Amino acid sequence: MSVKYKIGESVDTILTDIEGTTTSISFVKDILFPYIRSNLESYLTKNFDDDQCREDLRLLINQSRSDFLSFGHQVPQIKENFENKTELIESALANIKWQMDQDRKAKPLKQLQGHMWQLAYKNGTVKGHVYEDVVPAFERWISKGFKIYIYSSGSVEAQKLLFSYSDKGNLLKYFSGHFDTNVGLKTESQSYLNILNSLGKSGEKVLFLTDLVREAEAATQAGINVCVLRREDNPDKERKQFDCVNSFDEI
Ligand SMILES: CSCCC(=O)C(=O)COP(=O)(O)O
Ligand SMILES: [Mg+2]
Repeated sequence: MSVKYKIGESVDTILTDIEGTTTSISFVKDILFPYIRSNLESYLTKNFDDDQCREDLRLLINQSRSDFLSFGHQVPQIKENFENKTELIESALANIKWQMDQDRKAKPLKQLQGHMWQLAYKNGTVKGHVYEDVVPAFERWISKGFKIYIYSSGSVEAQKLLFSYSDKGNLLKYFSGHFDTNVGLKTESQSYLNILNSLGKSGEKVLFLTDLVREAEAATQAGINVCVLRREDNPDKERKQFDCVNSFDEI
């Protein structure tokens, strides 16, 4: 195994993205997201009266209102009348599909997706994809005393499901913690400052692994070390000034 990226001596913490980094983009695009589209209507219809589903719908309604103010009439509005189940669900379907078409990373969408995937993982319909080089790297980094954290746009609940029910077994034991868009979007440097604050660390202690240059730029602005993954199906070919590797084997 050739090690190409040498982790700086001050680093004691690895912060890793999921989609395009530990996990193939195609797993998310071709398995996880289609599962939501195929099962959305039946899920909302079946769980409409449950507290969790109601809460998810309320968050989506609020989001659709604020999206309307930002993006105007292109945003399908959700009809907020819980007495009219059919109309509410139909309008929610249109809104959720619109958000997914844009690959929105908004919290209400991510929360609903997390709740739906829970069923799919638990009944064995879906197993989280994790690249072959990931677990050996986790073992290597832990044996050197590093702590490993996840930062993904997928909700913390969805992250835990993916790694608990992964094709490499239950990997949750490797993580010291999880961050999602509750700390902010991954393309904003403030989100990384919020993570540093929550870890009680300065940026030079942390190495962020991601596939996306816009995330790498935001983390760099927060003073965090960055290494960009060049997995085979990653679309972000313009990697600019960043250190790059093809897999975790090189770190
Ligand atoms: C927790 S995996 C679900 C994937 C997902 O919803 C997503 O938005 C992936 O984004 P990432 O930040 O991991 O690239
Ligand atoms: Mg990613």
